[in-house]
Order: sequence, then structure tokens, then C-alpha cells
Amino acid sequence: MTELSKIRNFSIVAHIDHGKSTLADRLIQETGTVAGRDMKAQLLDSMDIERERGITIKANTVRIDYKADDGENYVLNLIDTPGHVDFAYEVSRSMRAVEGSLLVVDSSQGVEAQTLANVYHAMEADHEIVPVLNKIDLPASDCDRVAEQIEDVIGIEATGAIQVSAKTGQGIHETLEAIVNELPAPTGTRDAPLKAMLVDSWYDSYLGVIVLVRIIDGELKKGMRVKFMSNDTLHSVDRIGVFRPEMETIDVLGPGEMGFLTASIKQVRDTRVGDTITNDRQGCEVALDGFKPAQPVVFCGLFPVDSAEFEDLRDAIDKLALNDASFTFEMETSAALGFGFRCGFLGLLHLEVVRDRIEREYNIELITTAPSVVYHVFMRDGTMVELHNPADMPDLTHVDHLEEPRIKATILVPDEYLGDVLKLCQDRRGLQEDLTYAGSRAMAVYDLPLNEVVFDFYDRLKSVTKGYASFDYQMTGYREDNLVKMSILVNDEPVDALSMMVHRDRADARGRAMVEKLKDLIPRHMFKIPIQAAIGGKVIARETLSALRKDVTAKCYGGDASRKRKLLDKQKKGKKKMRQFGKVDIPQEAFISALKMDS
Ligand SMILES: Nc1nc2c(ncn2[C@@H]2O[C@H](COP(=O)(O)OP(=O)(O)OP(=O)(O)O)[C@@H](O)[C@H]2O)c(=O)[nH]1
Repeated sequence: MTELSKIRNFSIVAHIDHGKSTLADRLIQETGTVAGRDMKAQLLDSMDIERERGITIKANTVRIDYKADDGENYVLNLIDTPGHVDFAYEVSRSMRAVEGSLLVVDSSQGVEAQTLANVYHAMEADHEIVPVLNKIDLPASDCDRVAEQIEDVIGIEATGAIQVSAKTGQGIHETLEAIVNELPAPTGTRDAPLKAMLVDSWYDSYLGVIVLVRIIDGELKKGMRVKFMSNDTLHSVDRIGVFRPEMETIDVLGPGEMGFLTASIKQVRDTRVGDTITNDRQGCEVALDGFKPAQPVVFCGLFPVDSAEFEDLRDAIDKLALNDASFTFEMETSAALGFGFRCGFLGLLHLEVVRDRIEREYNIELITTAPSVVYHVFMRDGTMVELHNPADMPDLTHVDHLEEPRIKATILVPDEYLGDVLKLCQDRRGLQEDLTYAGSRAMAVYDLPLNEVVFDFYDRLKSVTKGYASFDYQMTGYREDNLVKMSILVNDEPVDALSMMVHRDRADARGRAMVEKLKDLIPRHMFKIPIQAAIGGKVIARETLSALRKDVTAKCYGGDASRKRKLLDKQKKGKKKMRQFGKVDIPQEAFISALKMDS
């Protein structure tokens, strides 16, 4: 057990790619926590996908022993936090488990949108913040300019900021000294009942659920019976330990310390992040302020391309959910796509990560339907229903009005692209809230409907600014607007998987674009096929797919029966990849392509 005054708990906050993981690796390496030859790049990013995409998803932690220049031995607990907007919630909750942060800014780039978003989380958690200017080995590095920008935009003193190259190792020693000397030690009482914060949990196939904890007061020992205060469940602690970064079991964790416990817990869902863990008897009286659970904000349907793989998909989703309590799912059937699941995600990146993992780790090819946000539908009888799927829109005669989720988006962009960014935001029904300048960069703050952002906003933003813009958002609440459900009818039959919610003013343009696209995607049949977009009973756009006149067997001059059969068989095979709608076959790719909003 370590004395409180010798413990420092901290996180690193940074914009994506500014070098957070590289710096963490260096700190670990410099202190000899991992022998040089065991060092692989990006030690803390554990999942393959994280490594490939270079993004950190699951919060992780590592305990570092450091003998400081004052001759004392310190224990430094570094909590790793995800850097992407979708996981802002994980950032804010893990911040509450530590007392300080290193603010890492790439000195060749400067402050970006996620620098701001993440540093605000640190400030909200009352952190002491130590600024670190990274990548000073790069020729474009300009520490004075970036320090000034940090002072201007964030409002923290940065003239004396530590100058670091996580690549060459320069400034790493100074960083360790700053952690010891500038960050506060934790406080807590050893001879009090146990009070520990459940910081995170994940599923491990050997050990079951692993729970990351921060001890506030008291001691956590192996063999103890503990209570999770949110639901009064009791557990026997099998094992406790720390990450260095590999797991090492120890006997006791005291106040101020961070580590893990296992207690034969079967599912991540049985643990609530932010919960308070205490003794089963005579525990602490007041629980820590609970955190609100993360709410999925983007929903979409996942269907197997090959309907025979539905059970495999169910299996994959069950397994993924073991480790990801923020992802929700329920079974869905669609006339067009068969059996699948309607799934809820924290954001688009989260959706992509889950979809990639299903395709890659479980080898199931998927059809993803259009992502939709959650609308609030206010009925005439005064009740409100949440609408997760446009196909479930109630009968309009019972609906009073609709509300849609809005976000506050912060975009940082070099001056020369500002015009394009403002236009993009305007096009997406954005309302400007603020526009300021820091050096040659502009910061625009917009109030936008989430619905206009989930699809391809980020891609468009990247492309109009050649990748120079950075973007971050937070949900702000719901607002009423003139929203309607647009249905698509093929040969006079409504096709549910293609219906979507749109703003009334945009409906005509969307409808037109959609029917034109479908006309290209649906093959011609023996008869004429009208393709229509409609709101309620009113058709707002229409195309007609002309009839196919040629009979495929016509070339066979009646004579050769086997050849004729072969041709018909071939035609039948081709049909398998289609879904029949009334009398019309719609190829599967039509569902995805038609919904893509490339303007
Ligand atoms: N030249 C130079 N490159 C660096 C330095 N530090 C990090 N990099 C590079 O910058 C890139 C991003 O570094 P990461 O450590 O992955 O960035 P990150 O902030 O952890 O990114 P996420 O984990 O995706 O949030 C990598 O290619 C690093 O090799 C540095 O001091 N100098």
C-alpha cells in the first residue's frame, strides 16, 4: 500500500493524433515499467481495431513506479481516455476518478476542437492541468504561438509549458517531475468504511467481468464481501490487482489507489459505471454522485446479407454486448431485409466500430440501414413516444407535433475554409451561435439538428476543408420542428426500409433525389414500375421505370429445351440476391445506396 502523499492519479487529454498514446508509452518506458524489448507501440490501445485505426476506445489504466529527483518513490496512475466525440461520456466519467491532467497539444498544429472539449471535461472535474507541447522535433513546431493560443482560447497559463518530443524522448523526464510536483496527491481516510468508485468494467473471457476501481476511503482486500450500492448486490472479491500494464495481483488497495477487482460477475451489464462499492455490512452511508448512463443516440438496422446467417449475427451481437453496455439492440423484421436487429449507438463512430467488429471478427456480411436519431412524437392525447425507426411512425391523425434532438457543434478551421464551413452548416439547418478567431483559425459554434449530422456531416466537413477542420459536439436537447415521414413506394407498395424522417422544407429535394437513384438501381421488369416518394397520401416525386420488352428466352428460337432451362435457371439465381416487393425485385444494394446522402 502506498502513502497518499506519494500517489498521483492523472489522465492525458488531447485532440486525436496529437500524441497522447505515444507520450503514455514514453512515460511507461522511461520509468522501466515495461522492459524495452516488451515495448510495442501504443501499449494502451488494446483492441486490434483501435490499433489499426489509431483510436483509443476503451478507457484503460496503468500504474507506473517512479523514483523522483527528490529521492522519493511515487506511484503514478495513468488513466487512458478515448479521444473521439462519440466517447465523450467515457472521458468525463474517467476524469472524475483522477485529480489532474496533462494537456497535450501538438506544437506544430495548435488547439483543436477535441482539445477544447476534453480540457473542459478536465476543468469540470476540478483537475490541476499541466500543459505539454508535443512534437517539438518537427520543423513546423512553434511553441510560442501554440502556448499563446492555449492561453487565449483555453485560459490557462502556458508560457512555461513543458516542451516534449514523445518521439525522441526529449522532455519526458521533465514531464514526470511535473506530474509529481504540480499535480495534487489524492485525499482519503484509511480507517473508514470502504468507498470505491466503479470507473469502468469489461468482459474478459478467462476472468469474467473485470472492474476498474478508484479507492476513495478504506481498503479493498481479496476475499472481502462488497456491496454495489446502486442495486444492493453483494459480491465476493476473488482477486484484486493493478495494471503495469499487464495484470498483477496484489493483496490490498488503499485510499487514493486505482486497480481492478474480479468477483465472478458474469456480465458488464451487472456493473454500473459510477456506482459506489462498499463493505457488505457497516458500509459507507452516502454514495458518490452517480453518473448518468450513456444513452444511445443513433439507431440503425443491421441485417445479414445472407439471411441464413441470422443466428450467427445474434450470437455475435450477444457477445459484443457483453463488453459494451452502451450498445443496445432488439430484434427487427423488415419485409425488405428479413430478420435483423435494430441497434442503438453512442454515435456514428461507435456504429462503425461495432459493424466492423461483426464483419471482421465474426465474418458476417452486413446490410446497415440508414442511421436515424430518436424523435419525440407528441400525441394528441398528451403522451409522448420515442421514435427509433421511421417505419414505426404513428398515424398522423393522432400526432400533435414532433421534436428532434439538437447538438452544439464546435468547429475549428483555418480562415480560408471558413466560408465553406459556414455554408455547410447553413445547408444542414444550422443556427450560428458564435464565431471567434484565434490567430489564423476561426472557431464557429453552431446549433444543429443531430439528424443532419449523423449521416455524412463529418465526411463533408473533412472534404470541404481538405481535412483541416476539427469538430466536436454535445447533445443539447430537443426542439420542435416541421418534420415529416417520407415514404417510398415501389409499384404502389410502400417499402419500409426506405422510409425516413425529413424536414418538410427539404422533403421535395430529398424525395426527388431518392426516386432518381432508385430508378437507376432497380432492374427493369416485364411491366412498368412507378417509383414514388410520398408524405402521408401525397406524392411529392415520381419516376417511372419502363418495362423490359425482351424475353430472355427469345434468343433460343424455341428449339433447344435444355438451353432454355439453363437460361431460366441463371435468371433465377440472379434473383436470389433480390428481395421481392409485391411483384418487384429490389436488389439489396439499392437499400444502402439510395439512402446515402451524397449531395
Ligand atoms: N514527430 C513526432 N511525431 C509524434 C510525436 N508524438 C507522436 N507522434 C506521432 O503522431 C501520431 C499520433 O500519435 P498518437 O500517440 O497515436 O496520438 P493520440 O493522440 O494517442 O491519438 P489517439 O490515440 O488516436 O487519440 C503517430 O503517428 C505518432 O508517431 C512527436 O513527438 N514527434
